[in-house]
Amino acid sequence: MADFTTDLSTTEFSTSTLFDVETYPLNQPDSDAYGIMLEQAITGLDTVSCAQLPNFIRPEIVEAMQREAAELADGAVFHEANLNPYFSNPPEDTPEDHPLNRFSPRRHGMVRGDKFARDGVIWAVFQNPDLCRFVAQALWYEKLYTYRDPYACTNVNVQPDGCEFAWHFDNNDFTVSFGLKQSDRGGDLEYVPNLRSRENENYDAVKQVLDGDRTNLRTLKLRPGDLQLFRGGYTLHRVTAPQGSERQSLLLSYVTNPTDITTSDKAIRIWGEAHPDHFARDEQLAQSG
Ligand SMILES: O=C(O)CCC(=O)C(=O)O
Ligand SMILES: [Fe+2]
Repeated sequence: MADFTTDLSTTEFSTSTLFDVETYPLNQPDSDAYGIMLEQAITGLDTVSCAQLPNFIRPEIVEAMQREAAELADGAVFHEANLNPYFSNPPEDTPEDHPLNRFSPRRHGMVRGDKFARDGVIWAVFQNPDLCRFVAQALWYEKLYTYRDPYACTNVNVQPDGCEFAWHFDNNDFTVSFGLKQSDRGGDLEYVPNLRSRENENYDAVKQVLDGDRTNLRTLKLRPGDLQLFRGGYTLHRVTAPQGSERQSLLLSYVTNPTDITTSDKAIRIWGEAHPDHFARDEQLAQSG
């Protein structure tokens, strides 16, 4: 059997240094305990689109991640926008109360991926191969790769006191996040599992939730060190406004295609500027098209 720790044990941040491997044996994929951990995550994702693994990161590592994020939070790119749940512009003649026409303010910051030190603890968590393999298995992917987009690869979401992250579906099929900072009140992830599918937007059900129906709504509070795997592409969700302090979460992006990277126009729309790698991607697409 391969020794999964050999390569990593020479680095400062091995799997067992970063994660609570006594509870979550990430580095022993052939063990029964790993199978049970994986089964629980799969069950959560397959039934309610979400799996929460509390205290996944070791406490001293959480502290180091919080320090790193705190130093970078001031430099986060702040977005202020009025968005519908789909981040789209509705066609003309869309009825006023249709979900496509329901706009809510969103204000939050994102720390760009290139800001994280490549020898730092947050980058080590993102690049950890045991975590990447586990995420892929839990979400039924044969293999996932860490996203190489220089800005969107990994981000800290900085959600100021009083700022709700309003109801939406993610552009990505799934999200992997860690809690970094949480407020006592508010800052809850509220979600309604499986509200739409590839075939059916299910606008009537979306409208009911936007109108305040909480029938199938679930709530989760992501605390520092918790791991959350979430199918946010099909699950309507929001993060309620943190009350009394800021909320921060770490978002990790994985992709099925290792060469995947965004184009310069999209990068500029999201981040206000583009990286040379984004322009290189434009050229590549122009040549292949
Ligand atoms: O901060 C989070 O936990 C997730 C926020 C969110 O829904 C998103 O980034 O799409
Ligand atoms: Fe989201």
